[in-house]
Amino acid sequence: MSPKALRAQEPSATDPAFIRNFCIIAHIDHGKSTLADRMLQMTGVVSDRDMRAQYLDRMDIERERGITIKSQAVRMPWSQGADTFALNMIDTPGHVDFSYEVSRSLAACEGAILLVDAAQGIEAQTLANLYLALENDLEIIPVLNKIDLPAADPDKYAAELASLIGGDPADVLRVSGKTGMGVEDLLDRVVERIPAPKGDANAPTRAMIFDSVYDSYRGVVTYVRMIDGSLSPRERIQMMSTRSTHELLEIGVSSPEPIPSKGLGVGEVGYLITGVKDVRLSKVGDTVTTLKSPATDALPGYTDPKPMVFSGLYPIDGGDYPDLREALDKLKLSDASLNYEPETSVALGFGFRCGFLGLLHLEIITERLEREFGLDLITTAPSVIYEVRTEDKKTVTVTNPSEFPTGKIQAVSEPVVRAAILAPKDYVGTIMELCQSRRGTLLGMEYLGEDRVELRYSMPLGEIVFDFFDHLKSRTQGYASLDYEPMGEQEADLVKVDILLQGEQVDAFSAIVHREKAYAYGVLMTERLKKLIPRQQFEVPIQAAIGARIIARESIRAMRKDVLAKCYGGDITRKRKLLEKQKEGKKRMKMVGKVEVPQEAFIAALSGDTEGKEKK
Ligand SMILES: Nc1nc2c(ncn2[C@@H]2O[C@H](COP(=O)(O)OP(=O)(O)OP(=O)(O)O)[C@@H](O)[C@H]2O)c(=O)[nH]1
Repeated sequence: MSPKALRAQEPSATDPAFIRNFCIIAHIDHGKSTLADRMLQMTGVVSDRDMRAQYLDRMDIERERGITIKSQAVRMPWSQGADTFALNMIDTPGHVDFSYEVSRSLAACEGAILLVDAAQGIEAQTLANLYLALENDLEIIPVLNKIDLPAADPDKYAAELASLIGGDPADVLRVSGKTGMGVEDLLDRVVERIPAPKGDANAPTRAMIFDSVYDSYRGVVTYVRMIDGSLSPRERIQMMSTRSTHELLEIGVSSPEPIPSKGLGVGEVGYLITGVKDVRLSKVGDTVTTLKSPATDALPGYTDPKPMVFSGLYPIDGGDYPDLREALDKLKLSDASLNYEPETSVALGFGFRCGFLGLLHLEIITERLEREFGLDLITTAPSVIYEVRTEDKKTVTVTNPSEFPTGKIQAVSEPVVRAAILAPKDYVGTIMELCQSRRGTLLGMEYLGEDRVELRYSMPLGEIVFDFFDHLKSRTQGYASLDYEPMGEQEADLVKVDILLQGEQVDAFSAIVHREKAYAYGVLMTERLKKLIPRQQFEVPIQAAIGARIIARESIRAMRKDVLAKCYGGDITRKRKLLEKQKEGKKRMKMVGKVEVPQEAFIAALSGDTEGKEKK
């Protein structure tokens, strides 16, 4: 433990002059969580014995995948001379899907550590997060991490960082979250550079909710940043947007385990427990005030995160449907950004249409459902939100291809994003080719330093959600990084392609695609299904169609012999075994009209890649 930390004690009352609120912003994997771990250790809030990697990442999935999903706040004491400061660090996720969590955390801080891997340099999310921090008027401390790596090139990247934010490359701190080198200097710099919070201690209380987490023992734990006034235990509080009132059962600070306190004053970051069981009653972005002297104006809130990607979730075993509903209800308690409503599919039975912030969010939710709730699921191809205007002047919002109107269509609009891709300059050609094949329009291109290029594209979100990131990574040997933000809608020539088995539409395979790609999608799906569906007693045509027009066709030839034909003679046990085996197989069959389709065929057909290359 550092000698400085030994001197450190809990700050007495909480004079805002001795508080520093900051966050660490970085591209994914640049070492934010590791640096946070070192800070916890060096300030003595976590003893060496209790230390475990990525202390703040509490979810199993977070730890296994090494990513941070939910932001966490932690208070650390740090001494300078005779003064002890309370440093409130708010950990933020680095992935694009969770950028709304980043903006929430930023609004609770006065400064940010901009952390860049000294062997990688600036990446797409470094820029995206830096812009968010600058929009919030935060003081930026530029830092290069992982300087212990042999491949680190701190001189080069210090110059890159300094030219990005202005300033002297010599001012860029160099640290290693792994060895702890430079971390004490960094904590000193946080105290020196980041402004103390400002607020009015005598004004009516206003605290901003920046996170709300469901805890199965304590109910909802709400994280707040105090702006004006104060809060104390047993006080009655009011949530300004819903006007709902609650009693404060406990308030305190996380250090990083919860420590109850007698009060929270101006500039402090802490938690509240009121006994409510639903995070929706403690809405992120809402303002907390007291009933005794309520504030009149709420603090500016955050915009609610909107789901961008939709997918159907179906239990493989239809009997698990009630369990799936219960599991989603439980997840919703801790993840207000998850949306779902029941839907049925001819092919897949009963399930839910779910809205997610992005593909990673989708993956995490399905993985949690499978792991924490033991469910086996099929997810349908992800879709975005389309607005379809019909000739009779109606507008239909479509999140599922099956909702696509059948009559005459006047126009279809789709969401568009501004995508920023950063990569070494040698890959520019292959990236441009990929973006063009995904209907991207180049908005601009800029060199950052000698060999890194930032390409900016406007691109339909629907083209990104499929497998764009996988392709980008494989074309650039993993060197490219991607960030995107919504930039509105555009009209496009989009059509719904249906897949029919013996004339019956299989809803799970319908897709909304650009007219130019409709034929390729039709051919791909019909060929794939031909391989996956076993022969039946009769010939089965597989067709792809736009409305009534067939655009691709394959057929599965009829089975010639029956299964028992080879069991001629009297061996009854063999015959029975064969029939039983067949019966067993039938259980996992779904009927589409008269055609028996094995469950696995649906899963395999849905998990393939749109460009014809199967996923590993
Ligand atoms: N050599 C070296 N490796 C480091 C250092 N800091 C982090 N790493 C490694 O880099 C990887 C990513 O580190 P994390 O701390 O999980 O990265 P992160 O930025 O928190 O990632 P997200 O939470 O997903 O945004 C891990 O394998 C760490 O062990 C460092 O200073 N030196």
